[in-house]
Amino acid sequence: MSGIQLHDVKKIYPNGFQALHGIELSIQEGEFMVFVGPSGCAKSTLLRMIAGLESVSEGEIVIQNRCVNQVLPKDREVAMVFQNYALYPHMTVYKNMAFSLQGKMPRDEIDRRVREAAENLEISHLLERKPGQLSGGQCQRVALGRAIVRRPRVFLFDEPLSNLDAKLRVSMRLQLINLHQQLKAEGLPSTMIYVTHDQVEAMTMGDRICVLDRGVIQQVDKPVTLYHQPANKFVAAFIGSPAMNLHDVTIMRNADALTLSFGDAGHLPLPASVAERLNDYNEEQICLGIRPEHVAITTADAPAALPATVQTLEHMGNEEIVHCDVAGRHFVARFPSSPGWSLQPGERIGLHLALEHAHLFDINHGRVLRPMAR
Ligand SMILES: Nc1ncnc2c1ncn2[C@@H]1O[C@H](COP(=O)(O)OP(=O)(O)OP(=O)(O)O)[C@@H](O)[C@H]1O
Repeated sequence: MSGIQLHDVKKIYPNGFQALHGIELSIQEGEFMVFVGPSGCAKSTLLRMIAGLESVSEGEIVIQNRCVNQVLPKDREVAMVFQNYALYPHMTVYKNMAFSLQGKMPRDEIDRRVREAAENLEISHLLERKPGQLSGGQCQRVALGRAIVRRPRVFLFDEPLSNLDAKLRVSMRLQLINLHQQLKAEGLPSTMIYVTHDQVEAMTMGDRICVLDRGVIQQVDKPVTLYHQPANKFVAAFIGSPAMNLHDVTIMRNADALTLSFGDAGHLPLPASVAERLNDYNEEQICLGIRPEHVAITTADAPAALPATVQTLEHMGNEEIVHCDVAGRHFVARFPSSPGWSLQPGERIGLHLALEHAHLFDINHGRVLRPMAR
């Protein structure tokens, strides 16, 4: 099996802090894998271990069928692009890009690779400049070019776009996606691992995404699966913007019907499709998750709705995001804008939850509730 495999990888720093706990992960050759998670979850530590810049405390890292635990970074056939571009300030862009190839191949081959990469990255006109004469985005592209010319089997990116403004980030994001596809089309598939804390970057770039929290993998899946089938409360809360509404509720059984109690905020009947999953539950607390697009605004006295007060409105142009208070609980609704539509802070409304789209989580460990075995 080629690609990259991590077997029970642990990292314990010299001060005794355990940053990674038994990471098990297989990344296919040519795959674009994103590591995402909040600050401190150890995504950079994991990437640096794959690059060989951090030692492996326990476990095994395999790249292209070879255990690399003891292999020096320069011998791993990986190219790493950092957040700070680390260009040589006294060298021209051309020399920066050519540097790692010198002595390894004929000069005309180096020249061909540098010029081809520069053209792809639209920096051909900058080749004679020095890094001090470039913008942040241009430096970033030079750093990328320097990695591309090496034609590595593995690219490792550590938040490479975080210093760029919003517009440049989007354009660079597309360039990276294109580069990945182009290399694949040319029969030179490169495995890419990309670290970010930005879930939009993660969702738009990754073939698959590995969500980490406190040094533990929470879920590894395609973006669409992470969004629609989060494995636990952490992933549900982390993926999606605005975040999923998550509330502890109590299941109530009245005769044969199940309702959800939101305490002082009221009760809602459960549709049969959801109630089925809760057949074994009686007067128990669970955590209910519902995405803002599955919360609709209705009148304050509408049946089967939670009475709410509008707090804050975010007008996004194409859609409205409404923050509401429901007896001390915070709910967010999101829906397409339409002309003439208006709500005011302080207005009393009702919230209709499309519970057929609800996610149900165990109150204790946060894992998604499956139908229980009978
Ligand atoms: N040399 C070190 N010694 C001890 N602890 C460290 C060391 N380097 C990192 N850590 C700790 O390991 C954890 C993971 O750090 P890491 O930089 O990998 O996180 P991250 O997810 O990449 O965070 P960020 O998004 O903020 O860069 C953090 O709690 C950090 O404080």
